[in-house]
Amino acid sequence: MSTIKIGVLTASDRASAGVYDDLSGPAIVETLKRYLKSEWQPVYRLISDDRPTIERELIQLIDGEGCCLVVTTGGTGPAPRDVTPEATEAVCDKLLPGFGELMRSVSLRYVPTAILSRQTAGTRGRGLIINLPGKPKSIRECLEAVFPAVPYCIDLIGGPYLEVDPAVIQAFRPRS
Ligand SMILES: Nc1ncnc2c1ncn2[C@@H]1O[C@H](COP(=O)(O)OP(=O)(O)OP(=O)(O)O)[C@@H](O)[C@H]1O
Ligand SMILES: Nc1nc2c(c(=O)[nH]1)N[C@H]1C(S)=C(S)[C@@H](COP(=O)(O)O)O[C@H]1N2
Repeated sequence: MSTIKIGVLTASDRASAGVYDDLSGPAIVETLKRYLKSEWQPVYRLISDDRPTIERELIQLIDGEGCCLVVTTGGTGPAPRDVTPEATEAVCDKLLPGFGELMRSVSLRYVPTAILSRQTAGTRGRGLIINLPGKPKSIRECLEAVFPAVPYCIDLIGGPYLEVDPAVIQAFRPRS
């Protein structure tokens, strides 16, 4: 069986220029390592907040690398250079607005500025794309909320069976 691949894409002008280290991409990898019992391999990309580049990388991660899941971080806010949701929507066949709704709602427990994130999710073929905000601490806050629905979503789109560690996070599969 082929290895399960998960894309981790950081969109940040400053992190990609080396002004600061990207802490959010590695935080996604670490969080997923804790959640998943299935063998998997991260495919990491660090790019600037440039819409054509984000779209190209999302397409490459799913169509080229065969990632069943791509988690992005950064570029979800209202600033002029924040375009990750637009790039996500442009490459997806179907949008899943419930992901953004839930993450914003849960994030409000942590910061009143949670409503500034336009983060969304959607599917492209057999891949699921989920946007997270740029702040390193938001990674865990957001993934914890939506991850229980992720394995079943990937089942439904014909991706690999993701097994989670039930001591860390519960996956909900209504039909199993
Ligand atoms: N990938 C990241 N790694 C580490 N820290 C980050 C990252 N993204 C954001 N931050 C931190 O959160 C703060 C606010 O995030 P902001 O949304 O302005 O970042 P950004 O959009 O990635 O930055 P840029 O404007 O350079 O693209 C940043 O000043 C930085 O301290
Ligand atoms: N869980 C969580 N969500 C959060 C935050 C956070 O710290 N934790 N920061 C908010 C802030 S301050 C902004 S501006 C938006 C967008 O961030 P981004 O442009 O880095 O994606 O996410 C929001 N969502």
